[in-house]
Amino acid sequence: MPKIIDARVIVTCPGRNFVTLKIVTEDGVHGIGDATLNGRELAVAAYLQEHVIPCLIGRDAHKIEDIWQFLYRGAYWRRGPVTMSAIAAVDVALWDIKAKLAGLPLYQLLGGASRTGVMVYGHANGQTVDDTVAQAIKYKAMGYKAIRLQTGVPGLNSTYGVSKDKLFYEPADAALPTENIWSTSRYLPTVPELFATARAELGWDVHLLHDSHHRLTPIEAARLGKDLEPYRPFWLEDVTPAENQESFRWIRRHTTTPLAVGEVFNTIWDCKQLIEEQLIDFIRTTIVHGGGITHLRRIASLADLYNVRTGFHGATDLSPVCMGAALHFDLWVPNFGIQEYMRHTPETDEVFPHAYTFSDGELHPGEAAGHGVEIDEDLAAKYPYRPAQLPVNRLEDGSMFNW
Ligand SMILES: O=C(O)[C@@H](O)[C@@H](O)[C@H](O)[C@H](O)CO
Ligand SMILES: [Mg+2]
Repeated sequence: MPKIIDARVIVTCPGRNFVTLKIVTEDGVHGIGDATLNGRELAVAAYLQEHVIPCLIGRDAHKIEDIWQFLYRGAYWRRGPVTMSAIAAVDVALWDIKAKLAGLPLYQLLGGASRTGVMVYGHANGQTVDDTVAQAIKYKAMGYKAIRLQTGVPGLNSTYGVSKDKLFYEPADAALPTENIWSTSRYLPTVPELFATARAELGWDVHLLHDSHHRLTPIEAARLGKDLEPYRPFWLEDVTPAENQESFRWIRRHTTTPLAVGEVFNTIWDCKQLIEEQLIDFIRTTIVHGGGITHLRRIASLADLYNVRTGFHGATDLSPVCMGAALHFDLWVPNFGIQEYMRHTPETDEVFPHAYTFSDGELHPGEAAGHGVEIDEDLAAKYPYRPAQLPVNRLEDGSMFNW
């Protein structure tokens, strides 16, 4: 049996912070898992270092399910992003080891390829509608079949998803939270104008997406969904905070615009009602924050019963290790929808060499044994952790709001 003899947490900051767990077996095979939780990285690193790694030493690395159940049930304080990101890192590292020992790319162990490639969406953003659409034209020229559109809001200094850097987007921009101002009434009219212009310039042979980033009430979301129907969005994401899953009934009653939710979820319990009542069309919970491959398979299987497809989160603050594992999952999962793909910076890609490749609007995980992503520990050590937190939002009257 491949006995676990060592495990260590690697924190590195090649432009942004990443937390990686490396597990080593006695026959020298290792596996790695992403444990990055943007703005709370050290909480997960400590959880792994202090409470998980001591429990792993001496265990059989092949016993992925048993270890998952041990870490989930054994925590007593179940669920939550820190616990589930730590469990995810162990889970992905063990799947990596199992696939390496079998000499197979991870997707083969999950059930083989269900498609030839993984359709991804890129991120066009700009200060104005015209700037954003000009970026979208560039993404279409790069071969993207799906493009997310995020534009500045007149009268607001900042908004979600709009950055000076057009290819890389990093919202955790300061050691303490930057305080931004938000106004839904200023924001709401901009999105239909953005989609009308985009459809006029880009045509209908490209999927268009938008992320409202938890900022609307259900009835505001219903109105935006209706306003966008003529432009046939692929999805409207995170329209309203989803702790109250039944609030999506109000949105569903008013609009046929497809809804995507779940990047802040971390177990099946966060989305069970949304899926079973078919209140959403895409589930975004991803490998690093959703308990790893073992738990995501359960979420995807439940979703498949209710016509809900996967649409994994894939922002820059999820490491290439998460992207690699997600792509193997995406290649296999029968109810695949789409994969978010915010490119990482060149220094990040150097720290995390990987087998996945982009062509013609799709990513492919590659045929390397395991999930195909490694970490260069010597290079990682050159980028020490740098405190960084996500912004907060206040309304124009000063009251706290959702970022
Ligand atoms: O859809 C998305 O990618 C966003 O919601 C993310 O950029 C999100 O804001 C970040 O991952 C938060 O760290
Ligand atoms: Mg989002």
